[in-house]
Amino acid sequence: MTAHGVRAEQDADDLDVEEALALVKRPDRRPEPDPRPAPQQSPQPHQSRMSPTPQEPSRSAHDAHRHQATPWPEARALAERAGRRAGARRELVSVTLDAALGLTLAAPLTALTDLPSFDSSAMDGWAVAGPGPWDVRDEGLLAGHAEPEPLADGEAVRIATGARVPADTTAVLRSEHGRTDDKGRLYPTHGEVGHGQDIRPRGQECRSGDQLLPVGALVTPAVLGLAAAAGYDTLTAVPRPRAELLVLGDELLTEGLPHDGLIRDALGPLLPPWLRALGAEVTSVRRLGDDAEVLYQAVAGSTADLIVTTGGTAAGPVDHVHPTLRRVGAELLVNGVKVRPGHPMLLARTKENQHLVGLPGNPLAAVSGLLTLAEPLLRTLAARPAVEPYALPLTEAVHGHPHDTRLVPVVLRGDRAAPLHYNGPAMLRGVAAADALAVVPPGGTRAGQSAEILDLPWATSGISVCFT
Ligand SMILES: Nc1nc2c(c(=O)[nH]1)N[C@H]1C(S)=C(S)[C@@H](COP(=O)(O)OP(=O)(O)OC[C@H]3O[C@@H](n4cnc5c(N)ncnc54)[C@H](O)[C@@H]3O)O[C@H]1N2
Ligand code: MOO
Repeated sequence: MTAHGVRAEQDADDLDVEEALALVKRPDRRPEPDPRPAPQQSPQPHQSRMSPTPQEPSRSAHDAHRHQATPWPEARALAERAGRRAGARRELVSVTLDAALGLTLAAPLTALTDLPSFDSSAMDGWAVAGPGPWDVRDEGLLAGHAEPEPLADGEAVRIATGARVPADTTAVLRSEHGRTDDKGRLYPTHGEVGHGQDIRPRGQECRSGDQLLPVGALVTPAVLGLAAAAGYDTLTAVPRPRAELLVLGDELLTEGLPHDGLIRDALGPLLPPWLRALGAEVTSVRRLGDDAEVLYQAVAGSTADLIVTTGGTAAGPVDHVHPTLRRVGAELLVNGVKVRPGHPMLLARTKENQHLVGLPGNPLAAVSGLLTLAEPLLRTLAARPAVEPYALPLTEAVHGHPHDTRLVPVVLRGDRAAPLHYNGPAMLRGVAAADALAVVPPGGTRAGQSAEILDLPWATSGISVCFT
């Protein structure tokens, strides 16, 4: 928890630009953004083993924090690198098909059989041998039955799609392309049938041993179908990183209306499904209040691959995340990011193969931290491929922060992105209506100018297919 009033004289650049901009309904009335290119910021040394001695928050601590803050693109790269490093040491798992959706293949998908595994009919009709007319057998052939008797030349048998064709079949005649007379003789009605027509030959799609998909392929519903068809019951995959969510703050209610200075916890409902959409298995969600000892016990005792905390990242009297990291001897990889909202976000290595992402308590700031630090970390831990970056022109100008990148909720309209209002750090109204976040560099983006777009996981495909 933090006291905003204290901030007034601290740093003019840090004044609530976000809060103010979020409420501006008509950005075109404001002065044009500075069109100068973003200043290139040289990388700072970010990694530091934290001192086990807690330090009192102070003005100079705040200044030092600003100084250490990592540029936004670099913060993402650091999180990606941390995930790749830890990911290389993770144990692979063998999972049943029904548990494999959304995982990444850790072994190539190699066909365990020919596909199709026998010559089969592609149509309902008759299997025929030689040129017509044909004598039709009494018994027909259905899918799923054992190998039928071979056909003699001039013989036909009724056959269903998917049934094995008898040996010596030369073609399948579709039911709409033939007719039988009253003596049971079959005649083609659309000319002679070509040799091999409407027979699916064994091995047409693949031979046993063919590689169907490489290591690293994402297990989609189609991959599950292919794996089953190719004879698999289990897949060797990279397991989902296990994430534990620790929600901090004594002021949080889990039901009912806000009252007496208490507010509803917005991040408890928001983060677990979003973490799942980013590839994590959420093993627990715990509300810990503002108790330093409880937080220490939770962090020190966690066996998750990723601990996500919300709130308590700043330097207020009950902001316990930094002191806790010092106490567990964590290595701070990112200590603040030059991004608005969300600049107090942090990434630490708490154990050899465990990381902690500290999300700021302001809800949109937490979303910013999720996409800046948790997304690249989880993606690389899960060995998922990065999405190709893309940019779209903005329908209107977006003011930039003087030094930091801004992440602004947008809706996608054709080939343009329209910035949404209500994008202040404490607001979710903008992002709840958004398809994506636009990356606005320091100095801002003019109307018509392109900005990098970060899609929200459900924007293109719907929440039901983000593997939640
Ligand atoms: N002296 C300074 N104070 C603050 C600074 C700063 O630079 N110097 N930065 C501000 C910014 S920006 C942010 S963001 C916050 C980050 O603070 P914390 O991570 O310590 O978060 P809290 O203080 O615990 O909470 C901030 C705000 O968010 C509300 N909150 C917290 N958790 C939830 C939740 N689960 N659901 C909904 N809302 C939540 C909380 O009540 C506060 O209003 O620090 C600023 N201060
Ligand atoms: O401006 Mo804070 O980082 O609320 O996000």
